[in-house]
Amino acid sequence: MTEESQNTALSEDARKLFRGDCQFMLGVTTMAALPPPDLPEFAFAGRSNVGKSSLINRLTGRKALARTSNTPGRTRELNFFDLGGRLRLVDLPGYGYAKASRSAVESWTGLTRDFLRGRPNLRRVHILVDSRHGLKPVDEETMSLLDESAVPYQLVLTKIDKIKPTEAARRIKAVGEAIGRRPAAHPDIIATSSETGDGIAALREGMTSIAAT
Ligand SMILES: Nc1nc2c(ncn2[C@@H]2O[C@H](COP(=O)(O)OP(=O)(O)OP(=O)(O)O)[C@@H](O)[C@H]2O)c(=O)[nH]1
Repeated sequence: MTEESQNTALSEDARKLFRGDCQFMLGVTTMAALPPPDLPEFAFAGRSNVGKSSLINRLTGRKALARTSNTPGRTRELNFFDLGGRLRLVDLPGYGYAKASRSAVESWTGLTRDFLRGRPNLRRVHILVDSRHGLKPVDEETMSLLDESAVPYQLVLTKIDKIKPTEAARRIKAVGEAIGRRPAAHPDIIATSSETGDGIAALREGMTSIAAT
């Protein structure tokens, strides 16, 4: 499905929100510098190079809102983006470089962990997983951290255009089974492509309806 046809299916509210004003607010390196917890926030987490910046750019319809690069692990701050004064997207540092020996959660800064565990207005964390690679132990560690802290999260497969539909179906099933008994996981997995726009409408719709409650 093209993004154009997906947009047609978007609710009026989601269309207004994601087609409206969107701007980079600030990059944060300490808890003291966080913006006041006065708007619903939706965070984006995942291994370096998973396609996080590309997804945020596609979601907001901006080409270079979040930096995209081929250099793994460039982003080290928590970056906040304001959507129409109604919600915020939070781009978290990528975790678990391919070559890192330490675990994902350890390699994350204390700031990221403190943010995930203690942010009262954090409504959902999107855990991005590369469709070609599937869940890695580092993703499982992140899920455990969120399960323990009772922070709702949803699995988002990225780069779905890079694999065949049969492979995609197998991947979605496998990830679905892996999250089966995890208490804070949303049961639906969203398969996305920042190239084709697949799954972008579903993501926008999910955030819009949560933000409205
Ligand atoms: N084919 C395809 N390529 C993608 C997609 N999303 C991202 N990429 C490519 O994957 C690479 C990494 O994408 P980024 O968006 O920079 O990844 P990131 O997770 O922000 O990376 P870090 O900043 O290192 O954590 C880039 O070369 C993108 O062009 C996608 O949906 N489809």
